[in-house]
Amino acid sequence: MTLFDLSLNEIHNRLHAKDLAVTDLVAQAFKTICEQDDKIQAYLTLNEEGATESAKALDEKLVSGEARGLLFGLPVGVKDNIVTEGLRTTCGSQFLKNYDPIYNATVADKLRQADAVTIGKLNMDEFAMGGSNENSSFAPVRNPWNLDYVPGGSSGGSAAAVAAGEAYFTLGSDTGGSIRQPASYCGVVGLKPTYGLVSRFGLVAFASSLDQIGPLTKNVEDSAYVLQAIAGYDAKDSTSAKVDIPDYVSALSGEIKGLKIAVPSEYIGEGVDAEVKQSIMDALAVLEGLGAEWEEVSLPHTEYAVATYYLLASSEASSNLARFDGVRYGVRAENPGNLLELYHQSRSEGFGDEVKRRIMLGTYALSSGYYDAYYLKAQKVRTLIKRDFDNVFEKYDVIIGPTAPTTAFKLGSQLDDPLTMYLNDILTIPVSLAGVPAISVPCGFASGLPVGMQIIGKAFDEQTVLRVAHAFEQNTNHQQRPQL
Ligand SMILES: NC(=O)C[C@H](N)C(=O)O
Repeated sequence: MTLFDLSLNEIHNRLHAKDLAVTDLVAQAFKTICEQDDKIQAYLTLNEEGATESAKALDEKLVSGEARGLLFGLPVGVKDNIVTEGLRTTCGSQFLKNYDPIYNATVADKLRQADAVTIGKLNMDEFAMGGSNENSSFAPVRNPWNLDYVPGGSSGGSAAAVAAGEAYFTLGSDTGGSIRQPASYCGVVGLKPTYGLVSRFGLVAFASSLDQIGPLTKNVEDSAYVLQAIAGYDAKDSTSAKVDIPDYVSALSGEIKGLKIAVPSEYIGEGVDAEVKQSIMDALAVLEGLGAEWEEVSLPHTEYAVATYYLLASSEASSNLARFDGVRYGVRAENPGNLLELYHQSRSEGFGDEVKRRIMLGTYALSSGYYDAYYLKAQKVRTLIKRDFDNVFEKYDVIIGPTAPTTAFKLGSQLDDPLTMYLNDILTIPVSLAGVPAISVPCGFASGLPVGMQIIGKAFDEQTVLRVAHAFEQNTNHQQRPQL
């Protein structure tokens, strides 16, 4: 039992009663990191000095009785593609191994305004490209449930840190499943908000029409609190939505009577592990017991989602990553003969294999002669996939299925097979293409590894998604922590 096993309200009550100090919480985080992180490798950079200073300032605030932010005193780890002023931000890439940003991402500012304490930056697949964290150019993250297994990716460090008690909560980013899939593999809660709900100003862009920032937490209530703190319009992000932000925490009523759930046959059919499917069926029975109704439906274009995603996301990546040329950011090649050689050598040395693979795929899909056949076609298929969701949401409140077809796999087992790796995201990618919100909540174990249930909602209806996830969590006991 550590301080991080307490709920947010328990922590706040104890802080208020002066029974606990923010410095204790921060010390707890660094103690656990120091004891365990050489095994897990979730952190790339620690902010021990800065966090201790912030903790002291917050403790003074506690004494003076000043107003406290929503996430007061909570130690947070931030995925390393979210820029943090003066705190190294590498994107898991050698290219940015010496990049110290001169500004904060909007979410980093929002965390500070909410009085959370940033304790460090979290390991990830290079530029968020990967589903196992083995594409980090620093070190692979390991799954706290079994160190021989991957934690998922690309926010593997963010998920593993929460599971291992190395942060109270973390932020990740999700382009095609990067919050939900690692949350599922590590047995924590991961929320991908609706596209446009959370500002992406200061998130290093991978695929701009898909990227979203969201929380990874131990439970659904914390997820609602963090979303409350980070959601909202931001003039600095042109894709930021001007919508009213509801009260996510008070949406957690426990009441789901009459809720209409759709279960896509494609999400429980061929390719889905039998034990994973069984966990989802058991979870549906729990929801039914709470008064919800479920029916099988079809999302007929699911089979095209992975191909569509890899054309669109890679095309966007090839354009977004053009800025890494050895001149403006990061590492510069030594002794190039001329400017072209400088670009060529810096990019050859700076990027890892997966990033290069995507840049080549994207550049090819955008090149003249192939643009219509690949990029434009993929855009059209994306619309069809989105329409699948629109149709189902005319009749149903949420869509439920597994987050991933299997539990975590062994380190190294899929490294030589990018296509198999890509297919791990087959159930999260369609949701990203449709731009709608989804959460992964722990719903059981298969061969000793956590299984995640994905609850998908209508655009900007995070309240319902959180309400269903919370009702499920309150009536089950899957929220467990690994023994390390
Ligand atoms: N970035 C993501 O959301 C994960 C996905 N596996 C990808 O490699 O693109």
